[in-house]
Amino acid sequence: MAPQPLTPEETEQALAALPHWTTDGDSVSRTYSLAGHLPAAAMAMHIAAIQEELNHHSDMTIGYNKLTVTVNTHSVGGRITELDVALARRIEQIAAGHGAE
Ligand SMILES: C[C@H](O)[C@H](O)[C@H]1CNC2=NC(N)=NC(=O)C2=N1
Repeated sequence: MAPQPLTPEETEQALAALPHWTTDGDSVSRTYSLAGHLPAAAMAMHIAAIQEELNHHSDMTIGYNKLTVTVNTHSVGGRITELDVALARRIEQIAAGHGAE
């Protein structure tokens, strides 16, 4: 069953527990700073594995040492759902291990 889009209030409540994650209303996003380019690429690969496990995929952008993750739920027309929040939580759980700030 398709997940229901979160209300703005539900989104804000979810983000309150996700430091530095932001929303533009239609997606949630976080930019991490890593120690360098390869650490950024390594974290992106780790996130990709989590996304395959969850079958839920973000758009990732790698700069020199920056990794930006932006996600919403395609199956409900590009809105924010609990699936996006769940992915953000999983990414936050691995960030410290990558030295991401
Ligand atoms: C067919 C496949 O299961 C679907 O396209 C999955 C894959 N990954 C996904 N990722 C995101 N962000 N939203 C989706 O609705 C979604 N659906």
